[in-house]
Amino acid sequence: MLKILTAEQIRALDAHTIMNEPITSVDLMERAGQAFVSWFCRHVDVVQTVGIICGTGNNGGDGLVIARLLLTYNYKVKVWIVRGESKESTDFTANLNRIATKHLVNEISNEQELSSSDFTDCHVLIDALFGTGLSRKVVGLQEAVIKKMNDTTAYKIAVDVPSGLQIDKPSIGTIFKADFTLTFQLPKLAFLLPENFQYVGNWQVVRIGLDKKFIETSDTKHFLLEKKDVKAILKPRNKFDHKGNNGKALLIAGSYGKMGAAILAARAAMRTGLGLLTTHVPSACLTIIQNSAPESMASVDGHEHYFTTTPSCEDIDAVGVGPGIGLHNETKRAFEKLLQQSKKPLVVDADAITLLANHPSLLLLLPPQSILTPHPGEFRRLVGDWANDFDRLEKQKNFSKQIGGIVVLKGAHTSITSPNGKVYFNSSGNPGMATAGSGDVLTGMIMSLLAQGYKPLDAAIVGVFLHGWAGDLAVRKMGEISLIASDIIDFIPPAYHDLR
Ligand SMILES: NC(=O)C1=CN([C@@H]2O[C@H](COP(=O)(O)OP(=O)(O)OC[C@H]3O[C@@H](n4cnc5c(N)ncnc54)[C@H](O)[C@@H]3O)[C@@H](O)[C@H]2O)[C@@H](O)CC1
Ligand SMILES: Nc1ncnc2c1ncn2[C@@H]1O[C@H](COP(=O)(O)OP(=O)(O)O)[C@@H](O)[C@H]1O
Ligand SMILES: [K+]
Repeated sequence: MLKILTAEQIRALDAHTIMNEPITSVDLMERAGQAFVSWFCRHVDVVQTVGIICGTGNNGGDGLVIARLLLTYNYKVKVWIVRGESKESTDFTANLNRIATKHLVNEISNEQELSSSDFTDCHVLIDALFGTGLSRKVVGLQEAVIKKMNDTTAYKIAVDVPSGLQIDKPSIGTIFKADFTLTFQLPKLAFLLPENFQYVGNWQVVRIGLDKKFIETSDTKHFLLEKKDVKAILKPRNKFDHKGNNGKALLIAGSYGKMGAAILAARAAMRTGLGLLTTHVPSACLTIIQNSAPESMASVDGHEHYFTTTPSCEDIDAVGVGPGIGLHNETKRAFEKLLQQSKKPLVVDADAITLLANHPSLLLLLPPQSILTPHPGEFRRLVGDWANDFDRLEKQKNFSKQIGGIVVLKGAHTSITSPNGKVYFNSSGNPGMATAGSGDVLTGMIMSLLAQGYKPLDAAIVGVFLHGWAGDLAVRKMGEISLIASDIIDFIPPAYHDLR
């Protein structure tokens, strides 16, 4: 699990590393520059002209290291130093002195020098204006520089952080629009929020050897999931296992015309390792579920077309409810009865979430540790609108606390919140999964894991990561455009295999 620290904690981490590790700050900057260049050389052709725009702080110092190293690799490099009111940092000055080819370094200290600076012949622009030291909105000359960079057609790469972006709070003003950000040591909270994609682009972490112990002891509520975290949670099968002890789940899903949701969730649940599944369906839909998910038993509703009669949950380890059930009054009443009789945590998705939003008194009936899996539209119905994505995250944490349960807010970096305020962001998955039914697959998977005895938070973590991982394997074969929800199910087996 990678910790996500604030800008202040990162400053303390840098300072602590320099104090306690056998490395000077200028050598640490060299390491950061080397890490960047090693990535860069693997991705950018040497025939490209590279423009590097540097501030005069340590981010600018990184830019100067990068310039010096890229020259040794025969890239055509141009450097611009943007002078503001702040003084040069010591390590910036040291690296400026190390550049032998001074004629490649241009200064921008006023509007005139800016207008005569031509970025347009650069194929790639590297932004090293500001990093984590940004302390206020960017204005004046620096703002004009960022706008000019943004206006070029060059491929844009940010060093550590796109200039102008606050990493731990909402940003205001002009921000560099990177196609790619290579960030040092740890992911940054702002990178995980959809509103910042336009600035951060795709991103990757490169390690530069900042103090591990300091990171371990740093206090944070935000984490990015890694494969090894999920691997550590996975339960093995035992030789004498039988279907009865691999979990019994009840899935309440589907209605007339929306049986796909039930089929996808049921098939995903079985592929995720469930022992026994009962799918509760409207009577007219019995044949459909029996034909399409033969591993599942069926429980038949009193109504032909939608969910109206609550099946018994006795002897059931986990219940998943919601995909495709619709919003009829009788469905609401049957859902209410389900909540009243449930003692174990439920997995609540889709229409069942909308029922909770439409009838907030139902929230009080949710068994503790239940898992809600809204997409942003469903989440908005539950909590109202948000001012920005940081606000959305606060609302998610508060809502988890309010219901005493787990909220899985779905998206490119699905966030999982628990009542104690901790947030786990997912790192698997891809845009090919933005397709009808992929959420139903996730519901089946999480329900399956919950029934198999995973603790609710673990079931959410494993389910979300495995779902994304299966999607990542599927996309290699199917491609982003053609991937469909059933493909995610087909790739659960190799995803499990990879994780083990
Ligand atoms: N030892 C370290 O501290 C390391 C730092 N590294 C780099 O250093 C960066 C952080 O460096 P710094 O702390 O020097 O910060 P920055 O380089 O981000 O910039 C800070 C400077 O800009 C000024 N400033 C802040 N906001 C401004 C604004 N809106 N308008 C105008 N001026 C503004 C500050 O007063 C300060 O002088 C990291 O992002 C990373 O790139 C790396 O070299 C790794 C090692
Ligand atoms: N751009 C994306 N990158 C990664 N995962 C995505 C992306 N878009 C959607 N997903 C995943 O696909 C699923 C979509 O769920 P949902 O919106 O409920 O779809 P549906 O209701 O059609 O089943 C979620 O698990 C989400 O995290
Ligand atoms: K930068």
